[in-house]
Amino acid sequence: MTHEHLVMSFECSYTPPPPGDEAMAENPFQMQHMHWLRQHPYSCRENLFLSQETNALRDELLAYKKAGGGTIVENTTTGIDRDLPALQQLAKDTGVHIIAGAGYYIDCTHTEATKKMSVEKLTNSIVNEVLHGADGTDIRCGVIGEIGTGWPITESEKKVLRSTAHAQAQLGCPVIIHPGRDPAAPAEVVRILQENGGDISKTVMSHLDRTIFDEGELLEFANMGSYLEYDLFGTEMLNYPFNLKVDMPSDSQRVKTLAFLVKEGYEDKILMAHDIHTKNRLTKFGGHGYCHILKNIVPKMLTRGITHHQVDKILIDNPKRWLTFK
Ligand SMILES: CC(=O)NCCS(=O)(=O)O
Repeated sequence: MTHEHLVMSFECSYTPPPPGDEAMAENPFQMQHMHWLRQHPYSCRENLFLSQETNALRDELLAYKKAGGGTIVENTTTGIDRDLPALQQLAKDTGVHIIAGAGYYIDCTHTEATKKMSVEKLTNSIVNEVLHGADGTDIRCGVIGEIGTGWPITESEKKVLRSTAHAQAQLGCPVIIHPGRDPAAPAEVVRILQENGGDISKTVMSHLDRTIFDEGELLEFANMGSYLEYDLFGTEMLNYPFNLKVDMPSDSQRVKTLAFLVKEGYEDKILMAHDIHTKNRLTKFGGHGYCHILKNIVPKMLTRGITHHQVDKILIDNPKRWLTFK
């Protein structure tokens, strides 16, 4: 799984509940509220603290391993409470390989100090997180990202993107991007990375499920050469609070898009994940957990014209190639 979170907080994305539902936000984790939480995951503060669930995560990872999972790329970067010692402990306890992410999340999580840093300083900090260790530890990150960008991309985010490209040019390492919620956002990010020496063939564009809907636009973007990640499997909601114009697809629609991309020749570029970032998606709280793709989505893919060989490419070969330093 190339895009998950195990220990993070998503407080930066709190969204007040819809009118009339204010009280619901205070009393979240009861059976009768599970549907409400799926529809409004960001409207209950407690739901945003995955960082409080380390014990549950140990069980989640053991279940993931039992279902055939070997590795998770943990995309938590500076700004959403990365906790590398906790990740190291989870990896030791469960035997699941956890690859940590270097760099910075979206603008609203950049501190004043981060905003003042030069591109050179930001580059050095990212390179240091990969080569020597991050957050005052000797635990080294294995990818850069998820690098957060919004729409339009802010000046501070552009600086981080330039630094990401410079760091990637030095290290030959994998990069993963969180794009803004506009169909034009992924291509704009790729352009900035390219102009600054980034290697697009080793870059993942995340969250395409909520970003590009038109098939022609998707193929145009795919032609730019990045990995194409569908990473919100398990997320089904009517009103996507971060962009009400977006109709969040169902898992069936996601599988249909993957089958389309395979038919168009992009089987070597597709990646998949759940991007679990709220508590309600853990099995402890009635959610789908980290095994959903392996247990439920893969069998569905096989019934929709994607072969076993192509599934292996998407879940094993493509992640392996992306994660290998050049
Ligand atoms: C943690 C994170 O950034 N998740 C992405 C959620 S989104 O709704 O696809 O932007």
